[in-house]
Amino acid sequence: MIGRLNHVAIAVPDIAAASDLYRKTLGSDVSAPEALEEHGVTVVFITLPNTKIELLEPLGEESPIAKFLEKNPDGGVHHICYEVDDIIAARDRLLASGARVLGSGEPKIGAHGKPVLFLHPKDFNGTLVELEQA
Ligand SMILES: CC[C@H](C(=O)O)C(=O)SCCNC(=O)CCNC(=O)[C@H](O)C(C)(C)COP(=O)(O)OP(=O)(O)OC[C@H]1O[C@@H](n2cnc3c(N)ncnc32)[C@H](O)[C@@H]1OP(=O)(O)O
Ligand SMILES: [Co+2]
Repeated sequence: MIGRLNHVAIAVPDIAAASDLYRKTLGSDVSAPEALEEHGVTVVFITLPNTKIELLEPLGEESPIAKFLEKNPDGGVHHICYEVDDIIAARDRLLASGARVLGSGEPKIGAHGKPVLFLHPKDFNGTLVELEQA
């Protein structure tokens, strides 16, 4: 069911400083920040030869990553995103297996303009999993 690794996301307290680190210290191309109000985050993407790194900064009072950053003030790996061919079929198979799909269970449009879903970290070895429609 899961396919390519679409991205690895890192939550950061200061996305400008983290972007500079990746741009200057690690010599990578970093996209311009994009505020995703619906998701409560500001994101930038670092495109690598085989996947992407997503840097996330909390946006607004209700950001879903605020608590994560309280626990990890320097930041940390927040989630991994796998691609799936059919996100509805994947969701239904996961629900049937007893896995928890976060939110309403209906996919939202993510940072790449594709439908995404999130699976509870406690069901996947302490790792927040995002699925993105390929
Ligand atoms: C979609 C746009 C963009 C894209 O790629 O296109 C993005 O990826 S946006 C990313 C930001 N959005 C989300 O993360 C949405 C899904 N996340 C959530 O709904 C919450 O973050 C949730 C429910 C995973 C955790 O929320 P919160 O921290 O407020 O809840 P708890 O403190 O109750 O956590 C429960 C339990 O899970 C552990 N936890 C929390 N976050 C993570 C994490 N990122 N990785 C691993 N484990 C995590 C937390 O420590 C709690 O464990 P416990 O042992 O009970 O303390
Ligand atoms: Co993501």
